[in-house]
Amino acid sequence: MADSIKDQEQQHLNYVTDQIKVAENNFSSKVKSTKRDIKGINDNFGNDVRIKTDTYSGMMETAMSIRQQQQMLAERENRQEYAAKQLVTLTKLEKNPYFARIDFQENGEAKPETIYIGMASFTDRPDHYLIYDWRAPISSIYYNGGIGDVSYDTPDGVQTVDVQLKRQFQIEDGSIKTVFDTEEVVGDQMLLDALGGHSDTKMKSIVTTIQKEQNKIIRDTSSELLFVQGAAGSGKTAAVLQRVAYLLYQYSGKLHSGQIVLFSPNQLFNDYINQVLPELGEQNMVQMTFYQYSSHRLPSIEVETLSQRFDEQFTGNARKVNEIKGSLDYFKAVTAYANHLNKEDMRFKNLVFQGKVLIPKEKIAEIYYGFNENYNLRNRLSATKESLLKILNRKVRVEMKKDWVEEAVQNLTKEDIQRMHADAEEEIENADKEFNFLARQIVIQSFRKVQRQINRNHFLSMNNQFVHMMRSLSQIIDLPAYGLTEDDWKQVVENTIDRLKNGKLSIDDATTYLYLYDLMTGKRGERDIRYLFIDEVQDYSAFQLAFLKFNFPRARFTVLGDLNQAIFTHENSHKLLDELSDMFDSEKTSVVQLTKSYRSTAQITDFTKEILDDGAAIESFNREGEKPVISVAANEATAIETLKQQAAENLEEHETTAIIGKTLEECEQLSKKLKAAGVRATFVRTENQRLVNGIIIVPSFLAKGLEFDSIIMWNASKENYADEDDRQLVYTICTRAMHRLTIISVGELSPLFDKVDPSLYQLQD
Ligand SMILES: Nc1ncnc2c1ncn2[C@@H]1O[C@H](COP(=O)(O)OP(=O)(O)OP(=O)(O)O)[C@@H](O)[C@H]1O
Repeated sequence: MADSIKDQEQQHLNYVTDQIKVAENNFSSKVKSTKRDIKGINDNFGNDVRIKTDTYSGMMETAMSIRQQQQMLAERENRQEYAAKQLVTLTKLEKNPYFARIDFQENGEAKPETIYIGMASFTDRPDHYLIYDWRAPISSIYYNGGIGDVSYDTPDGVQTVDVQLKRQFQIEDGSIKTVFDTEEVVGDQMLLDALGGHSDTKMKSIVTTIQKEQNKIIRDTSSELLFVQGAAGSGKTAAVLQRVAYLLYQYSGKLHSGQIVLFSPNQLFNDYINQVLPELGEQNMVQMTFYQYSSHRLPSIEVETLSQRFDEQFTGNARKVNEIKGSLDYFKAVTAYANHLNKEDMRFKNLVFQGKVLIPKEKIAEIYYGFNENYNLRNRLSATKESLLKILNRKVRVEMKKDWVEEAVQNLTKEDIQRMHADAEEEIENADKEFNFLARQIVIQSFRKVQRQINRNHFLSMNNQFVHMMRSLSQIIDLPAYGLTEDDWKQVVENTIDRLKNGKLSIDDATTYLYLYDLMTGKRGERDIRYLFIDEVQDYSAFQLAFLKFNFPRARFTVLGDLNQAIFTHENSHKLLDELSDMFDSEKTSVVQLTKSYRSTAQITDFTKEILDDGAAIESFNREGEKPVISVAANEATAIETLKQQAAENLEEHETTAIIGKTLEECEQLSKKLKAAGVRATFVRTENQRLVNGIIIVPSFLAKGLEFDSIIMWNASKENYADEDDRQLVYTICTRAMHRLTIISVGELSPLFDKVDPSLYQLQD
């Protein structure tokens, strides 16, 4: 790039930076002056508000003047908050105002226009943009094409412009480091620079290098269901985080981050991505795992954890049962079962008071089914609750006459009595009335627990209902279609009962349990949530997705998945796309495919794609590195020695190395052995830990969605990964590597690598 261009651009940059500084000074004085105002209003509160309470009009006047002061205060506080926020944005912009310039000509316009694109918009006077936010409609030109005709969406429809110049900048602390013009969509050089760096314990934003296909995902506002199918490392997560920032910008004032929920694979991953939105100047959305969502709603039941779920081996019938429980058929069967409860079979519990039955379950059933057939489950339940509360009220009078109440009245202290009067504001008239009053208060207080039980639906016998449902489902579901008999199903029910008796449920059963409960109680779902994102959707069953759809009825869904990385649901995941499309209007469903893998070097991607049966469509990004190494050791001691050497080498060259073992137990053992061998490594045993630099040991199911400079796959032996079922797991492990991949096997290597062309890796004995 000619120096003169760099100089010219530096001059322009200086001009913009100066304007930013002017704006910063402005906002900074605004923050100071509003702060002073607020202090002034607070200090003078006593003087400005005249307290008059002797007359009605005096009181009104006082109230009015207090209100005026409060309004003034609120208005100043808003102003201060706005100015402070602007100041934060400007401080960020000052260091790095923009990353691209586009010169383009609109149809029919005589002269080309020049715009600069950065992390936020900046105007030096109304409507005079020195910088456009990367999310503004016009900025799409940058992401959608190179030189020549480029189309982009505007609120008035698709526009096409003629792009004449596309220039990219790398700016550090207000000075231009590099400038280059490109004819491509986003110059490969820029992408190479972005991807060549070291991994970090926190994911970064990709705003300057968003790819065209990713831009489609980010800016989609029309789909009810946006399904992103992408290879490992193709930027699904990255794109979706920029999408959240885009939506918050696009619907600013109408949508806030609390109305967006992201379901992620584990807590470690949540921690990994939680800086991206703040870096983009936005607040994080609500993040949780499906396990957290279901277990927090079932506090008295122990829901199977990620690790337990992973360790469970499903073979034979267990696999078929799993398939049924995760299916849409099962979801529909539970819905049908719940519907029939409107007529019969609802299970109730006695309402008990002081160890004795207060309202028997038969009576509750009579009330519940006493309402006419036009009632649905929701209003049937709420009418029943109303009746039960009335009955409880009537029982107060009867209970008051009991001996225990008389005794309790006599034992009341003076303070108790005073408190009761204070609460009820009742005058003492005579002794009889006083006794009745106190007795009534005592009974009402003791009935509070029952009242709470009624309000919280504790008279529903949830566990019994769940078991009854499971038994009945054999009538609704076509068991032979899943290769199961009635007797098999009976066994399934017995196993579930055993678990439930110990206060435990598998994640599938817990989901069913919650769904049944929601139907029985007529839950309407979280209607405030507008966008729901599900990452690693291949690990969800169709049942779970239908359940989420039911629970978030007004949310638009963006689901991200790689069917090749299904580590929990295995072959069922391929049916998922069909089942998903069953749940949404096909007119409002979009599917975007991302095939290029950005995370790994070309050598790693070319290797990992061959592990898959159908990985041919995956494209590597042109970033060079070493070939992966497979090391087959004769025994464990030699393998540990190799691991030790490799870890030391990695540590010297890269920031992070993750040693990935298959199970938690295996990692635990390895961690001890490495410690004994003098290797310093952090064992990440639970998802609640933090990622750290250096060497970590992590079980495969926790490595989902993460990436590291180097990966050492520990013990890729035939014994450890014997099964075809493990193919996707092996792929997931190996694709976590950005720059270097080492595979170590104790004894014979897993046959899952047989398909890989030997020229794509280096073999060490
Ligand atoms: N357009 C881009 N510009 C720069 N970096 C990118 C781009 N797209 C993806 N990346 C980087 O590639 C890496 C992989 O991205 P990401 O984790 O989003 O992929 P993914 O599809 O979710 O992967 P996986 O399914 O394996 O978890 C990240 O480091 C991300 O920052």
